[in-house]
Amino acid sequence: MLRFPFSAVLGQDELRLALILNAIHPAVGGVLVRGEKGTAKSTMVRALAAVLPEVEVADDCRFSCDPAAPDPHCPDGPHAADGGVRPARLVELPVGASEDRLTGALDLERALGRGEAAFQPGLLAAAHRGVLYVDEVNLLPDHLVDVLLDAAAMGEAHVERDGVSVRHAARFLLVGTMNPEEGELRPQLLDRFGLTVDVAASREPKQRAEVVRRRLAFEADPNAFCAHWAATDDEVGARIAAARAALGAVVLPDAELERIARICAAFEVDGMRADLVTARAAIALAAWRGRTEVTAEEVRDAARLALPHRRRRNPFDAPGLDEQQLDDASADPEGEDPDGDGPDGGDDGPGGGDSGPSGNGNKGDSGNDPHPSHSDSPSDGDSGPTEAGPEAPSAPPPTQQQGAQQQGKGSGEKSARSPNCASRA
Ligand SMILES: Nc1ncnc2c1ncn2[C@@H]1O[C@H](COP(=O)(O)OP(=O)(O)OP(=O)(O)O)[C@@H](O)[C@H]1O
Repeated sequence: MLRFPFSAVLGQDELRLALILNAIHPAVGGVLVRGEKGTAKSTMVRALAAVLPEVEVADDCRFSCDPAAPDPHCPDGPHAADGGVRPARLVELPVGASEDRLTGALDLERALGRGEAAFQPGLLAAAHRGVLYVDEVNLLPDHLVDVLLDAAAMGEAHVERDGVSVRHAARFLLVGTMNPEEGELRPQLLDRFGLTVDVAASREPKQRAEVVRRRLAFEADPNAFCAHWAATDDEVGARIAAARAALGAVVLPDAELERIARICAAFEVDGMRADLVTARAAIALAAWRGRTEVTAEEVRDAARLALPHRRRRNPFDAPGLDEQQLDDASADPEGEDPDGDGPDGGDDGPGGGDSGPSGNGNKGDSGNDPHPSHSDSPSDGDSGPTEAGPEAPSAPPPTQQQGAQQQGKGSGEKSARSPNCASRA
């Protein structure tokens, strides 16, 4: 089945960026996408898995262990040190799924046939190192949402029942979509999604027409359409892989950490999750932009995604964050050194100064940036991805008519990688 390419979704830049940040740094904690119907929520999520870098997996491991770092608790282990490569998976959790389906359960066939207490992996295992997508997450029974969010937070699943005791790695990019008109998520569950994005269809006629043009072109000749966007999608995938590799070297200076704290305090968030998520998202964003150090720009952009569902709000408040309040909260405090050296100037005391790596481990080397900055150029409104993806291909995507014309040479043809043209993993 051919999939609409990730980069061909027009606009929706916040959603694209939120997905990419999680793909780079799964500890950001997933994305909750809220919005009206028919706004490419599921199109974008389904397309995402195809741009993710492929994963190396141990042979015969039903739990997708990485042969380089196998899960020590893997029920299928121990594994040989080598294995094969496969695309990252997209696993969809249907609203009507049972808990057994989600977590896995006793393998009845083997239990009855051979008297063995074997474990049949569930969707959490299938999603390990891929994407777990829950459409209409607000309609999922609360106990399933709890299990899901626990596994997402811990990066592993724990099943104790029917005489089976199993623990296995379950690190996945969790994406939930919902239409708030059909019911809200409990606030405590809302808080456990790392980022939220509100999506809406453009009211701009030219943009709407372009959405239709692209969709019709895709339907007329999926092969040609996917081939046209393949290089752009490949570029996104390569940039995600580079950002993942660079992540450990990104420094979060104290001045920026304190900016995060000021912003979260100003928006009166509950607890500390907002600060943590903003910090992780800002680090991932710096890596995405090819920076080795988080700047105020990343903090602001990360806060815009991490705070909307955590701020104190009145029922009639508009979605998103108040930009003026964000400006005020993220401004450098008067009389303070914006570099964050602070009045103590302490670079070496515990918790003081900005010389120590904050939050992300290693100290970066800003003089030796292996990933030069990528353009953050704003969208021209109709060319698709902006900073959350490379520019759209220079030639326009095939229209329905062009697609039909290309059918002869394009049918059956696969792009170099043409991720979305591949069958579903
Ligand atoms: N910005 C866009 N760019 C490209 N296609 C779009 C865009 N917005 C909507 N579409 C098209 O609209 C159709 C509906 O999109 P999709 O099914 O992803 O919506 P959704 O938000 O998941 O809706 P629902 O909430 O009803 O499931 C798809 O054919 C999709 O290609």
